[in-house]
Amino acid sequence: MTLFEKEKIVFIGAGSMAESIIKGLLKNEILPPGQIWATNHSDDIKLNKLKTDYSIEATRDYNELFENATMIILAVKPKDVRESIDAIRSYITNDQLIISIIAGVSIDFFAEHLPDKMPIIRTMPNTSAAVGYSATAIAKGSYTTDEHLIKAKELFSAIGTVTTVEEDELHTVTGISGSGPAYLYYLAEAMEEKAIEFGLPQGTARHLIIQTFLGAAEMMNRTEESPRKLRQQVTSPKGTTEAGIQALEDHHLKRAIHECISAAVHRSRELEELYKPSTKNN
Ligand SMILES: NC(=O)C1=CN([C@@H]2O[C@H](COP(=O)(O)OP(=O)(O)OC[C@H]3O[C@@H](n4cnc5c(N)ncnc54)[C@H](OP(=O)(O)O)[C@@H]3O)[C@@H](O)[C@H]2O)C=CC1
Ligand SMILES: O=C(O)[C@@H]1CCC=N1
Repeated sequence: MTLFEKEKIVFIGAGSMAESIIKGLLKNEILPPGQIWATNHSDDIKLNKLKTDYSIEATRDYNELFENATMIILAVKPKDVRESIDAIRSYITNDQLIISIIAGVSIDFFAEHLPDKMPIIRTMPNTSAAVGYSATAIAKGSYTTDEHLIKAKELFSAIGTVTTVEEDELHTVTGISGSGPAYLYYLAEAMEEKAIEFGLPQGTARHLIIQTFLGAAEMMNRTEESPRKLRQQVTSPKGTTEAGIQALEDHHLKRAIHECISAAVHRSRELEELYKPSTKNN
């Protein structure tokens, strides 16, 4: 018997993250498509496409959706969290497990709006879930048992790595690995633009950049060396890398990156403030 044999998983929100997770669960045969259900707000085309593409169940009939549901994955945008929680509240019981992937919104917020003693787990995956490379962090709430945690870890292992953190650390996690893919795409975008300006065909530039990112990530993965040390190994005295890094220093790139991460972490904390328990007027 597998860990998920008796589970019925319901996704509230059927957007890009829900789809990435569903894809991972099916690819790794964590559970069969018939045990995965999804709903969204109004996009019929998207809901039907999910149903057709993955053979999962999809409906906006909440009686059907929540019948015998055991795990509920909250995957709406923060701005839609109140409306979605209001809509599902009467279908939720505390023998189910709630897993949120929503940035910023605290376990206390969900606890206030859901039945007493509700087991709640908060997570922060990233879009690399779509290819099985998410760096997911998870934090548990007051009524989460070891069994809940094991199930959540198994579930998110289907889409990449899983790291357990304290809930407050999820703000930093969001600024690093939740938003992180976008920073790297931004870097890739800038590198590709310049390569093309210097005359490389777009396909060649793209391949070289991808392989460079993969190689650098694999080096960090396989060696114990710090990123600084690895950088120094590339940098020959009076060579090309030194010239390039000097330009980055002249333009204060490290400061910009620090500010980028601070801004993302700060925004996550702002979201927590916006969706604080017992604040009804925001
Ligand atoms: N994208 C990312 O990189 C990451 C996102 N996250 C978090 O994941 C969450 C989802 O993000 P993402 O998948 O990108 O968002 P999307 O906009 O792609 O999807 C949001 C989904 O929520 C649905 N929805 C909105 N309101 C309701 C409602 N009241 N009831 C049911 N469903 C509703 C939407 O339906 P409809 O289309 O019909 O409006 C849509 O299917 C966010 O909270 C985000 O913070 C976490 C990690 C990474
Ligand atoms: O930008 C966002 O708010 C979400 C959370 C982390 C990545 N995307």
